Amino acid sequence: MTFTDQLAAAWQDNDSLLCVGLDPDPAKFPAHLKGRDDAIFEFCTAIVDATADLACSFKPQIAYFAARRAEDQLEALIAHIHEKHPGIPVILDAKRGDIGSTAEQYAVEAFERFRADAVTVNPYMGRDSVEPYLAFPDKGVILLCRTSNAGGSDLQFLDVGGEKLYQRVARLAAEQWNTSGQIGLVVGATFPAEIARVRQIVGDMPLLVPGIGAQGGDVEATVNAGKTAKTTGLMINSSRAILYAGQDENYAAAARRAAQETRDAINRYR
Ligand SMILES: O=C(O)c1cc(=O)[nH]c(=O)n1[C@@H]1O[C@H](COP(=O)(O)O)[C@@H](O)[C@H]1O
Repeated sequence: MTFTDQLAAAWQDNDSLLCVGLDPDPAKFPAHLKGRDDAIFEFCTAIVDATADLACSFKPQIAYFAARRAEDQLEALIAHIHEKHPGIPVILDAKRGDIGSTAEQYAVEAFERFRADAVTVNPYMGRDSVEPYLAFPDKGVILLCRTSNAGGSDLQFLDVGGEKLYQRVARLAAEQWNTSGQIGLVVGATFPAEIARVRQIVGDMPLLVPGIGAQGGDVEATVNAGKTAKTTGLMINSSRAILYAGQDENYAAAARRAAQETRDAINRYR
């Protein structure tokens, strides 16, 4: 099954546009996990198992694993998701971007080593830097377009001949690069007007929308700006607000409550 088909099924089956972000920071773990060699895996699998029926996707952020020499735990975590929750696609958030020959290695890393269903990619180096990911026909490739951080405007808002750079990225992706229907775009929830503009440009293309929860993005404005005619089309990511909703050994139950509230809040505006 392709990433796009899997995502469409998860939207439907779980009645959810919520992407649960997996950004494990051991400094924020409950006391009983501290010091354990497998703490990152244990923390994340408990969150995954507690929220899988409420999510349309999981998004592990690779830096949180690599910084702790825990890539083996990332591999094990993604294997666990595939085995226990096979309907939920995994987006590896790696934001890679390099010349084609190096991008080939990043694509192998994301799709063969980590077995992700999709990967985030920085499109700054252009079409040939994105093509090696597209060579995996059943995988998703999610390009940064209008990021959620304030500094994203430094470059993404530059005028490039009558339109802004993020609009050009959306147009290139939709009109020239997406010949196989594998591409999605990242548009931050902190910029709903830009979500609406991107939606106009790209039709029904899936949008990964981080920035609700800890970054303060508005759920109602995000859904109204980004939903498609089928009231799907969005993977609205929340990481810290779900992962660290509880601080003690009941953290997974607290994460479930936070995920449920977020899923339901999103659904109110669909
Ligand atoms: O590609 C991303 O996922 C991403 C793009 C972006 O523009 N902004 C953004 O916050 N992210 C990621 O989304 C997650 C947001 O986490 P929270 O702010 O804790 O919900 C982090 O993993 C970020 O790296």
